[in-house]
Amino acid sequence: MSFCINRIAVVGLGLIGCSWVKGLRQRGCVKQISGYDRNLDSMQLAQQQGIIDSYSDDIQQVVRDADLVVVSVPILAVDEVLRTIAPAIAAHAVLTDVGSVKGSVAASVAEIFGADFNRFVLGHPIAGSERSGVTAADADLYVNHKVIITPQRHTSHQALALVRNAWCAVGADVEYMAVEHHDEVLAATSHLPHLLAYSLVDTLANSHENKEIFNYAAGGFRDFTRIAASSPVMWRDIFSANKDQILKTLDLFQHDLKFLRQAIEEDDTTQVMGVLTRAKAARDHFSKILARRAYVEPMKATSITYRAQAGKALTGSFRVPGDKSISHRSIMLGSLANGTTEVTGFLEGEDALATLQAFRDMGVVIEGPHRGRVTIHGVGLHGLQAPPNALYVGNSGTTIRLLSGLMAGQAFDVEMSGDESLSKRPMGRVADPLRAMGAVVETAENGRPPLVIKGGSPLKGIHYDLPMASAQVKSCVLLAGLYADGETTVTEPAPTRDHTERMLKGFGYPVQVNGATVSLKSGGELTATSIDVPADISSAAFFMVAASIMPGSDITLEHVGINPTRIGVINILKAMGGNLEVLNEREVGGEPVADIRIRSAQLKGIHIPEDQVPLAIDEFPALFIAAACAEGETILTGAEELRVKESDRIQAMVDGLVTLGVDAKGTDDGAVIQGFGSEGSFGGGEIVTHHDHRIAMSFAVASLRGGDEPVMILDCANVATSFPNFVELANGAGMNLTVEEA
Ligand SMILES: O=C(O)C1=C[C@@H](OP(=O)(O)O)[C@@H](O)[C@H](O)C1
Ligand SMILES: C=C(OP(=O)(O)O)C(=O)O
Repeated sequence: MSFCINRIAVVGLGLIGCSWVKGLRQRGCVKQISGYDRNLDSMQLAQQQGIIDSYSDDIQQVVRDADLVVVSVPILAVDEVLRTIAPAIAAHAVLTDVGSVKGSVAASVAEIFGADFNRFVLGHPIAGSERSGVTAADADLYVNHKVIITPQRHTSHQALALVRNAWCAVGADVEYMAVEHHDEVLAATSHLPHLLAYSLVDTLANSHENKEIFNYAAGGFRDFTRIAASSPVMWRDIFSANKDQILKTLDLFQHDLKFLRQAIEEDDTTQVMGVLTRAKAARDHFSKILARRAYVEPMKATSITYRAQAGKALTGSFRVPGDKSISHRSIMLGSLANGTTEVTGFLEGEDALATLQAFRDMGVVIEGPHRGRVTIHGVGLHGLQAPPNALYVGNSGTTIRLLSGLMAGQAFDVEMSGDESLSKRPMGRVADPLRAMGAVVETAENGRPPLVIKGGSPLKGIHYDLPMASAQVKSCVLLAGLYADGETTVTEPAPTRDHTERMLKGFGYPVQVNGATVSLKSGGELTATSIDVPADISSAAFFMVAASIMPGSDITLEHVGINPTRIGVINILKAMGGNLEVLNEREVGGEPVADIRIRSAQLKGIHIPEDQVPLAIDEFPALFIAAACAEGETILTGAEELRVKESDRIQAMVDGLVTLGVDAKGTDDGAVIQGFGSEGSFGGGEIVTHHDHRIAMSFAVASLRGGDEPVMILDCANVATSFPNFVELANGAGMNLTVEEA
C-alpha cells in the first residue's frame, strides 16, 4: 500500500511548507490539507491554487484534527505558534518543523509539551529558492535535496517514520543528525557566510567611496555577497536563535583572519600562500575532503565501467604519469626538509594527492600541483603540527604505512583511516616494528586501519629483519629511525624498491647501504632539493604488455624510471620473448631513467624466476594478461604478497581470466596460466575489479585481443589513484575503451 496521510495542517504558508504539501498532494500522499497564515490573502491564494483545501483565521481550528502538523513559520515565531496550538492538537498527532536552527525549537518543544514529548520530529530541509511565498511553491523543490532530521532520544519511531516518509515521498534525501551538531555545522556552512556577506556589503556601502565601489565591484563582490539579498528578518532571527554556535565560529574566523592580516602586513608570502592553497584544495575537492567530517554523506563515488573492445596495433611515443612511489616520498621528505623543494613530474593521482593533503593538514605549505609541478615549503624534521582531524588517506597503502613511521616520531597523536579496500589491508606489519621501537600504535581488529599513533613516545633504534619483502615496511622503519635514539637498521629478505634510501641521500641525509641491510642514525637534517619524478614503470607496464600482445605494435614510452629494484617487468617480458629495448639511459636526480621501445612479439610461457617477484610486484596483474596470450604455461610462485594489495590480486586476476575463457588457476602463492597463443583471443564478459586500479587496467589491456563480445570492466573509478589519464592515453595509442558512468 502506498504511503498516504489523512490530514495535514500547515501553519505558515510560505515557500517551504507549501512546496512540501504541494509535492505530497501531487504524488497522492495526502487526502486533506488545512492551512493557517497570519495573512489572509496567503490563505486565500493557497486555497485558490489548490495547495490547501481549507483555512481558518483560528489556528487551533486548523490543527485540531490533523494527523501531521507542519510548522513552517520564521524561527523566532515557532515558540508562540507552539504555545497556541498545544491545547488543540489531537492525541495521536505528529508535529514537525522546518527551521534552520534546531536547538531553539527543541527547547520550546520541551518547555511547552514536556521534556518527554515524543511526537515532535525536528526537521530542516536544505532547499530554497530566490523566490518566496505561496506563488513560488514548487512540488519538486525537494527532489534530490537533503533534509536533515534531528531525532532526539525520546522521539517515537512511528513519528520519525511518518515525517521521514513524508519527506522521501517528495524526493528528498533524508539524513539524521544530532540537534547540537546540526546547529554547529549550519553555523559554519550557512549562518557565518550570510553574516559575512551582510557585514561586507554594509561596510562597503558605508564607505565614502561607495559609489565607486559598487560601480566597479563585478565578479568577486557579486559572487561573495549574493546572499546578502536574503530576507533580513529571517536572518536576524537565525542569528539570535543560533547565537552560541555562530559566535563560536565567528571567533574562530576572526582569529584566522587576524593571522592572514598579519601575514600580509609582514610580507610573509609563504603563510599567505598556505591559506590560499589549503583553501583552494579544500574548495576544489571539498566533497572528498569533507566526506569524513561534514554532515554530507560521503559522496557516493560515481561508478565507472569500461566497455572494452578489440583494439588496433599500438603506435606512438608518449609519457605515462609520474612514479607513484617517488611522488609520495617527494612530499614526505620535502615537507620535513629545511627550505623549499621543487618537484616536477609529480603524479596527480589520488594516492599521491592523499599524501599531499595529509601534509597540508599538518601545516605544511604546498603549492600546486599544477601540471606536475609542486613547491613544498619544508618545515624541518620537527616542524609538523597536529592535524585538525584524522588523516584520511583513501586507497593508499604507501601513504598509511610510510606515514606511520613518521608519525611515530611526532609529539602529537594522529589517527589515519582509509577507504573500504585499505581498511582490509594488514597494518600489523608496520605496527610490530614501530612498537619494538617504543611507539604506541593502536589498530582496529586484526591489525587493520584505522591506526592511531600516540605522540610523544620516545623511540629507540632497532635492528629489524623484515619478515616479508616490503619496501613500505622498510621505509616505515627507516622514517621512524629519523626520530629514534641511536641507529636503525633494516635487513630485507630480497631487494625491494629503494626510493626512500635514494631520496634521503638526495636530501643530504646520511644512509648506509650494505648488501641487504640499510641503516641510518637520527640527529641529521634534510636539505631541500629539486626532484624530477620519472614516469612510473608500473603504469608503463600496461603499455609494455599491450604492445607485446597486439600484433603490429611499436611504441616508445618516454622517460620511464628504470631503478634496478623496479625492472622486474622488463626482465620477465624479455624472458617470455618480448621485444623491449631500453634506450637513452640516463640518471635524473638519483634515479635511472630511459625510453623504452616495445614491439609486438609472440610471448611464451615461463616459470617466473622468484627473485624477480619483488621487482615486479605491482606489475603482475598486467603480466597475467601477457601469460594468457603466451604460447604454453606460465607459472608464478613466491608471490603471496599479491593477496594483500588493493584486492587479492591472484584471485581477482584468475577469476577475471576464467570469465574471459582462459584456463587459469590460483595457488597459495601464485598462479598457473595456460596461454592461448597466437591463434587465441579473450572472450567477452563482466570483470569484477574489486575497485582495484591495476585489475581494471589489466583487463582493459586484455580487451585488445578480444573478440566480438565486449569486456565490461566494473568499478574502474580507482584507476585515478595511480593513472588519472589512462583512458585517453590508451585510446590514443590504439585501445578501444568507452567509459560508462552511473
Ligand atoms: O614503497 C612503495 O612505494 C610501494 C611498495 C610496494 O608495496 P609493499 O611494500 O607492500 O610490497 C608496492 O606494492 C606499492 O605499490 C608501493
Ligand atoms: C599496491 C599498490 O599501492 P599501495 O600499496 O600504495 O596502495 C599499487 O599501487 O599497486
